[in-house]
Amino acid sequence: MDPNPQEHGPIPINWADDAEDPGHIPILDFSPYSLLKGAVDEDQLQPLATQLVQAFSTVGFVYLRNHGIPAALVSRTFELADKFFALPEEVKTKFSRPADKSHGWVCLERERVTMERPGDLKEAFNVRPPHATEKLWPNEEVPEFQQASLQLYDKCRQLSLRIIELMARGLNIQDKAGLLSMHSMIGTGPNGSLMRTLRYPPVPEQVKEGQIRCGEHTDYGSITLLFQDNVAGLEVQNCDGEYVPAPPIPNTVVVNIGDLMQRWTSDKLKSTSHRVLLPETEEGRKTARRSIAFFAHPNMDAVITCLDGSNKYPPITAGEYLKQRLTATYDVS
Ligand SMILES: O=C(O)CCC(=O)C(=O)O
Ligand SMILES: [Fe+2]
Repeated sequence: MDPNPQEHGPIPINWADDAEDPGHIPILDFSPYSLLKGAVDEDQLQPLATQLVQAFSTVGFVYLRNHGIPAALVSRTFELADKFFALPEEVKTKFSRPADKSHGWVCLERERVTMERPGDLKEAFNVRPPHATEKLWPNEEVPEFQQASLQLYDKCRQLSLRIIELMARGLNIQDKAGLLSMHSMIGTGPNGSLMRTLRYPPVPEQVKEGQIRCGEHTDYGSITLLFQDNVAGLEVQNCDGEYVPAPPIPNTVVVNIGDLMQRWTSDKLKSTSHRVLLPETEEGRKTARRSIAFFAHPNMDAVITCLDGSNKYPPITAGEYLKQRLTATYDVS
């Protein structure tokens, strides 16, 4: 984390077009709009907005540094999630996600995000504050998990709103306030935004044919924020259709566009397919991988109408869209 974001000059764009980052995913310096920044210099926002839109309309992914979410909060949440995932299966089951809610534990292989593959080799703890009852938090087993998760959820909410606002600026959308107000209920009301701590355990001896850590998919909502630990595996489809690594870069957050935002922007911004493969080396297969994903969604009743007035897609409410997507691909069983 940069303790002194104000000291940055013009924002350099790093298209990282080299062997170290063959994904061509740009790394942007978010310090002009960092959550740590009190007074915002409007003049510095426009170049950042332009760079964001440039990245989102090509590869659909960026890394942001100097975003202002404290690294200590992210690592604390990872640690507490580790403690939760290390609990015996029968204890974790008490906190299983109920069928009618999004909050709670999701066991290994329970989900598949693509029909072409068996269940993903991952488990998750979903955080969706309006769906969380006290019974669905492991407060005796892992005290502080709730508090850290909710704090991180709220930081992710704040950062997502800043990113969405900059996107609207970069796209020259007239009604920026309208777009933001359609995300006003994140974490508090009828809004599908969800944070997930994800754990990909060491790879078992026997894996099913085609089984990987997370199958090829696009995200559903507006934007996704992703914190990776130091274990590689995420791959993103580039403009040529090839999957290329999006390796962990310390103190950055990965941000990508979701399907609803692509639809909203009449395909100007790209919701790019991505996946998490199994490690190739013997050593790698013994190592667990962790990530934290925050899926920012519009309010359920927000009507998603093409922002450019093109009517390329018929209007749909975010709630209806989410329902269609979840029933199509969510559960294995
Ligand atoms: O764990 C990761 O790196 C990616 C997870 C992901 O893409 C998702 O949960 O939608
Ligand atoms: Fe994803």
